[in-house]
Amino acid sequence: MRPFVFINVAMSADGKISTRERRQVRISGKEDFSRVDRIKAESDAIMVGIGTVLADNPSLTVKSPELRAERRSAGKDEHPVRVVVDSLGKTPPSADILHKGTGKRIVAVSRKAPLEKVEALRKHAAVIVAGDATVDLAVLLDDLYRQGVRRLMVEGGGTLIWGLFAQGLVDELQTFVGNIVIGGKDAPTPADGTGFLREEDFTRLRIIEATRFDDGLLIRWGVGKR
Ligand SMILES: NC(=O)C1=CN([C@@H]2O[C@H](COP(=O)(O)OP(=O)(O)OC[C@H]3O[C@@H](n4cnc5c(N)ncnc54)[C@H](O)[C@@H]3O)[C@@H](O)[C@H]2O)C=CC1
Ligand SMILES: Nc1nc(O)c(N)c(N[C@@H]2O[C@H](COP(=O)(O)O)[C@@H](O)[C@H]2O)n1
Repeated sequence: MRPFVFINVAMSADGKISTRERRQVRISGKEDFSRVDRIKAESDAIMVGIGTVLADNPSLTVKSPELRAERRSAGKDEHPVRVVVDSLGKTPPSADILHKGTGKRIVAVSRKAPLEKVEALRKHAAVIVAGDATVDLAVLLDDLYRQGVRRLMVEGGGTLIWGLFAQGLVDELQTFVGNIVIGGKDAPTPADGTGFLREEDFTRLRIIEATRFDDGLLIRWGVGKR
């Protein structure tokens, strides 16, 4: 069993999620950031790849005091469990994700991660070892489910999102398309990695909802026909 997995990503009108230097950019507007905070508060866990931790140093905390209070009154931690997918244990022990806000953190590493890095991370987070050279995402999701995670939000980046699509581990994709053009053939996109080659392998989506706000468009896509 695995959690319901949904991806939330903000991209430019030309389909980029950052610059070619992988510098964090503001694509969402105020309204979209509030929506992101709400869907984060509604999730049991929120997951990013190590590329995002190194590029953005996110905390992935719930920002609204009201939403945190709602979580507390429902008997939950103020923030969802923060999960980093990090094959080689490269998460800096000083990273905001390990320190900002109360609650549980999990770093998922592969068996290739150096022991001393894993031990250093264990001081701040629970460590899950899954996979030989890269993190086995199916095993990780199974483990998260066993730990009570039923609704998992994935914030990126493009490599992790690709890994999840490639293995058929995504239920929903929420894309905010902002009114900017970033450009650059090497700028990251919502699904990077190697990409599918054969049309029969492409992930098929259906539109659940399309809403205009913040001078952009939010599209919620369901995976598969259903
Ligand atoms: N606009 C937006 O909504 C967002 C933009 N970003 C941007 O994305 C960029 C970072 O993305 P990436 O460099 O692609 O890094 P990423 O955050 O996708 O992390 C990729 C890393 O995850 C690890 N990993 C371990 N096992 C894996 C597996 N089975 N499949 C896939 N990855 C696995 C690998 O070490 C891999 O290098 C930054 O520029 C950041 O600003 C990130 C999140 C959201
Ligand atoms: N939804 C969205 N819109 C944008 O314009 C963005 N740049 C991002 N980036 C993501 O938000 C994370 C920051 O989280 P914290 O504020 O530190 O909690 C960042 O790492 C990206 O995942 N998202």
